[in-house]
Amino acid sequence: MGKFPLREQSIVLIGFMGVGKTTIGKTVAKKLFRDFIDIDEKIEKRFEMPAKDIFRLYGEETFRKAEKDIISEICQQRLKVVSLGGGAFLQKEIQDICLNSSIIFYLDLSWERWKDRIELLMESRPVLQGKTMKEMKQLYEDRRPIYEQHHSRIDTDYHEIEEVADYIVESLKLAWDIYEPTS
Ligand SMILES: Nc1ncnc2c1ncn2[C@@H]1O[C@H](COP(=O)(O)OP(=O)(O)O)[C@@H](O)[C@H]1O
Ligand SMILES: O=C(O)C1=C[C@@H](OP(=O)(O)O)[C@@H](O)[C@H](O)C1
Ligand SMILES: [Mg+2]
Repeated sequence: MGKFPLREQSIVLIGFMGVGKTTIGKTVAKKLFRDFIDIDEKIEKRFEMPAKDIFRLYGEETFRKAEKDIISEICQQRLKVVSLGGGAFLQKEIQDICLNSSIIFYLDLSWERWKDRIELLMESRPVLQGKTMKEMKQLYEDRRPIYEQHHSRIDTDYHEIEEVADYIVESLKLAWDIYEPTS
């Protein structure tokens, strides 16, 4: 896959479920006047049902296969802002595709702050359903290493959506000016 110039490379947001990838991605896209793509939304459209029904009716493996196919397709495009699902980076192939084509921001959130969001997530996140708090903490810990492959990590604790989005846009502009000055 040939790389686009830095200014044209898509922005990919990764991180544990509920950290704000979808919400912040949408805001970043608006600020950069780019198209926003949420991979979960694409998968749900393809199956015409929410993720939890895809998991229930077809199983996680089918969901993961669709996730890989869609990400492979999207990562060939430039000038997008893309939010992945929190489990996408479990697949090494997805990590490689994204790292080789796009600028990856890892949105991090401490376990203490993440706990405050559980209520918002329980209903729609199939991998959390039926889990005890201890099991969710284990999942949070187990998943942390998969996000280590990134270009920039952002600690989102105590930062509002707008603030995180502004930080991403500002750091991108700095990187563009350093590595690809226009004059
Ligand atoms: N920085 C933040 N501060 C407070 N609430 C947030 C923040 N980021 C996201 N949220 C809220 O957390 C929930 C999950 O956000 P979402 O964007 O769906 O996360 P993800 O896509 O990473 O799973 C939403 O209700 C969203 O409004
Ligand atoms: O972490 C995961 O395994 C998942 C995270 C979800 O996306 P968000 O990270 O946007 O919640 C969604 O892809 C699916 O429910 C599985
Ligand atoms: Mg999301």
